[in-house]
Order: sequence, then C-alpha cells, then structure tokens
Amino acid sequence: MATTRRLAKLVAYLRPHWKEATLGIIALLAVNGLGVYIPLLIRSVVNKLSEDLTYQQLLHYVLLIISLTSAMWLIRMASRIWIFGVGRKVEFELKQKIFEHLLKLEPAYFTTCSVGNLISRATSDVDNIRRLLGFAVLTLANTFFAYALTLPVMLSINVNLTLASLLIYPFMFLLVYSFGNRLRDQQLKLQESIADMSQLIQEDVSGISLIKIYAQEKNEQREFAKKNHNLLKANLKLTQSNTTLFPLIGGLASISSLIIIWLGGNRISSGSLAVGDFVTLLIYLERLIFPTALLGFTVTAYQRGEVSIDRIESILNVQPKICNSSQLIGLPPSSVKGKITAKNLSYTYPDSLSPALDNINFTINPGELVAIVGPIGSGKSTLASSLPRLIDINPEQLFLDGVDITQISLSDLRGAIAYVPQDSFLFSTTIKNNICYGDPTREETEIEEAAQQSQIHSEIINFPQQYQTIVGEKGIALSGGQRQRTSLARAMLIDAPVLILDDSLSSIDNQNATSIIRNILAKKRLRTVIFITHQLPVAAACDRIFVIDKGKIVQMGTQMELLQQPGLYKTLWGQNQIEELLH
Ligand SMILES: Nc1ncnc2c1ncn2[C@@H]1O[C@H](COP(=O)(O)OP(=O)(O)OP(=O)(O)O)[C@@H](O)[C@H]1O
Repeated sequence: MATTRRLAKLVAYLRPHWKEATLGIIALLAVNGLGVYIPLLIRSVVNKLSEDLTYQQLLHYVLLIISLTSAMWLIRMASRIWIFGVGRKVEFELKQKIFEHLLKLEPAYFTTCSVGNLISRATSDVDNIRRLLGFAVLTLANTFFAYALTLPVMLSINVNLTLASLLIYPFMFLLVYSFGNRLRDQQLKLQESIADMSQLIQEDVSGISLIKIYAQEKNEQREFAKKNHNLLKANLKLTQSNTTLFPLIGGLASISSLIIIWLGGNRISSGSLAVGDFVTLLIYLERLIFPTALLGFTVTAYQRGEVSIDRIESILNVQPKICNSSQLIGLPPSSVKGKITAKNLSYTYPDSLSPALDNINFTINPGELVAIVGPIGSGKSTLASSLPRLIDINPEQLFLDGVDITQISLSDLRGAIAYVPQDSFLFSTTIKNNICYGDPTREETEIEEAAQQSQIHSEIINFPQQYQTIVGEKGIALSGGQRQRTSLARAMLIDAPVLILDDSLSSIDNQNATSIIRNILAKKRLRTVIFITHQLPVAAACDRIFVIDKGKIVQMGTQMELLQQPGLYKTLWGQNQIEELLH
C-alpha cells in the first residue's frame, strides 16, 4: 500500500473524531505558545536583576510564571486526554469493524488463514494504530508547534547562535531516516513471530489430548522453544535498533547545547550578548530537545502503524464471496414447504483439481426424510453445506420450493434450514444457552421439549446445575454423543422446515439413533430432513436413500429397492453386516 493511501486511511480513521483531535491540537498550540512566552518572562527577570528590581516586581514575576506554568500543565493534560482518547476510540471502532467483517466472511476463508494471525491483527496491529493516532499525532503536532513558535523567537534573539546550534539537526533527521526501514522490517518480523507463537499455543491447547496420546510433549516443547527463540531474536533486534537510535539523538542534541554554551559564553564575556538572552536561548534549546528526541519514537510508531494498517486492511479488503444477490426473491422461512431440487449441481473447491460435487440431480419432496450415504470423501458434507450456502455454489443449480437459493436472502435461507454440522461445536456457556443459541427468546418448556426429542433431557437433569450447567472450556466436558444430541436439540428448537443432519448421530448407537430419527418425524411430519450418515441401519428407516460416490449420485431408492439391485449400496450394506457381526 502506497504511503499516500496509508495516510488517507489514517485520515479516514480520524475523521469521526475530528472535534476531539482538533481540540487536542489547539491545546498543544496553547501549550507551546506558553512555552515560548514563559522563557521571555524569565529573560526580563534575569535582565532586570542587574538593574533595580523591587521585591514586589520579583514576586509579581514569580507568581505570573507559576500561574502560567500551572495553566500550561493543565492544558497539556487536556491535550493528552483528547488526543490519546481519539487513539482509544479508533482502536475500539477498528476492533468492532474487524470482528463484524470476519462474521461476514464464508467458512472457507478461515481455512486459508491461521487463528493466531487473525488474533494478532485484531489485537497488536490495532494497538499499533492506536499508538500511531494517539502518541504519534501528539508528538508530531507538539514537535511542529515547538519548532514553529520557538525558532522565530530564537532567531530574533540571535541569528548566528541559533543557526550554529541548528547545524546538528540535519544529521539528526538523516540518522532517523536511515533507521526507518530497518525498524519497519524488524517490526514486521516481530509481529509475524508473535502470530506464529499464538497459533502454536492455540493448536496445542486444543489438541492437548493428541499430544499426550502420541507422547509428543518433548517435540511440542522444542517447537515452542524454536518459535519463542525467533520471537526473542526479533525483540532483541528491535530493542538494539531502538537503544542505538535514541542515545544517538540525545547525544546530537547535547552537542547543539554545547555549541550554544561555548559560542554564547564567549559573547557574554565580550559583552555582545545579554545574560538574559543567553539563558532564554538555552531554555529554548532545552525545550526543543525533548520533541526532537520524541520524533524518533514517532518514526517507530509510524513504522509499526504502517505495517499494521497494511495487515488490517488486507483483512478488511477481503470481499465476502457469499452474499445477497441484487435481485432477491422473498421467501420467509414460515412459508417454506421444504421442496429441494438440484439441477446439474457441481462444485469444485478452490485449489482442487477434481469436483467434490459432479452434476447432481434430485428432487426431495416436502416432508420427505432422505438419507445420504456413501464412502468417505464422496461429497456428502459438501452437498449438505451447499444448501445453506456455506460454500459458494453457482446460481440455477439448487432450488428451495422452486426458488434459486442464490436469490433468497441469506437470512431467509438460513432461517429455513436447521443444520447440524459434523463437529458438534458448543460454546463455553450453559447447556440452556447452547440449545437456544438460534433463538434466545424461547421458553424453558420449549428448550426441554427439544432436548427430549434429541434424547438428552434425562442426562441434562442429572448434571449438577441441570440446564444451567456450563459446558466447554469453563465447565464440564460432555461426551461425544452428549455433544451431538445437544447440537441436535439446538437445531430442533428452531423448528425450521428443512433439517440437515451431517453425520450428527455417529456417536450414538444405531438403536438410539433410529429412535431419535423417529422422534424427529413424530414431531411434525411436514419437515424435510436430509440425514447424512455412515449408519446404514439408521438410514434404512428413511423414506429414500441417495448413494453418493466421487461427487455423483450413483443410486437412489428405498432400502428395499437398493438391496434388490447390484451396486454400491449393496456392497456397503454387506460390509456393514460383517462389521455388525464382528462387534
Ligand atoms: N475445504 C476443502 N477444500 C478442498 N477440498 C475439500 C474441502 N473440503 C472437502 N474437500 C474435498 O472434497 C471431497 C468431498 O469431501 P466431503 O467432506 O464432502 O466428503 P464426505 O463424503 O462428507 O466425507 P466423510 O464421510 O469423510 O465426511 C473430498 O475429496 C475432500 O477432500
């Protein structure tokens, strides 16, 4: 991203807060105005010391200087509150924006980027922008006013002395400039190392059982040490650059003070410079050292901010692939009958050579219960996720009640489909909150009814806090079967006209799984159910079975019809019978 575009981004972040930013900058102008005026008062006092200065006059000056210094202190505080406040508000808004944007992106996006990287962008990169907008804006404005107001007064006191002391400053800027790119590369490496380490910690915590089963603690420790070492190296390099840069700036600034002391001292002894003027010049020079040294920090903050703007904008610029069409057709979920039609439905995953769904055609009637069976990797889950548009399928291939699903608004489409994915994800909250996730307004009795249909109610009431029991990271761990039935209850509660179960009874024995399927049917007949499964005896209870292989539907029919013809289903059924016998 070019520098001008980055600056335009910064201006865009600041725009909503221009009032506070302007107040802060005006306050800094006042602070610097006072900072120039107070040394002039001191000059008057020093110059009058050799003349007749009464006690009353001295007291007047002292009180005036104390009041102005206090006012300066208060205004400086206000400027910091305003400007740092802007940084904090931009930080808050950016975090909101990133999170809202991430929620708009399709699941496929999250398979292409690491969680650690996303977390690092939403935290440390946003933090860098906060620093840039708070600290850097404050320092830049402060430095600008300090120079713009102080220099003319210094020049009016003594041109030669001022120019001589300023000779050093071009070197200071060259020094800061030469460090600039190095700091930027080092900052980027540091952020990448932080993201790498966060990713490892996150994966290791999630996969802790796997690490233990395969006794990989030592390997994981080694991997962590490697990443931690990279982080240390990146941190040390950055610290080294910072610690070299700032003392050098300080050293150069001191040289300019020495020049004034040396040249000024000579002039005082020759009588060509008043002591008051000399003292004032020294005070002014002292005032300029701090903002000049801070310029170095500003450069660092800007380098970090530049990298962070690029990293954040690279997320915000990702356009969601799955979004509402410009020509929406209204289909409120309550009016959906549940007829599903596929016409030459094909889908190939990005970066994949062969299609996961290959020219699929079918019609599922409202209220029909269809099982989809097939070998692993044959395309069953892909078919399941195409219906609620979790993957980006082309128009005119899938229809709900005769309407092309790409023309139905995403909220209507997803409101009409209850989907229980293969991995039964539960949030770290109560069982009740997990079940009513899709509609938190549901009554307790409805939640219990959904749990009863999913055959989890009797187990929930045996938990310590029953429906208020917390599950997941902060609470008790549920068994695979319990998690599946809780996820099923979540889908049952929203009572959508289409229910998709993606292998979501796999941890439940065939007998119980069949009885859950019967419960689903008993509740309300007019609900279309697509049941993806490897459990053939459970599939046998369905109205029809679709057999899918290598992305194609190779057979369709009832259990009886399929068993009477040679083909994949008969083979799978035979294998299943042998497995049942062996158990
Ligand atoms: N995100 C993805 N990116 C690329 N290829 C994918 C992705 N997800 C699935 N595939 C591929 O698409 C094909 C179909 O996968 P899918 O998950 O639909 O099969 P499945 O029949 O549900 O398998 P299983 O019975 O193991 O759940 C497989 O070859 C798989 O490797």
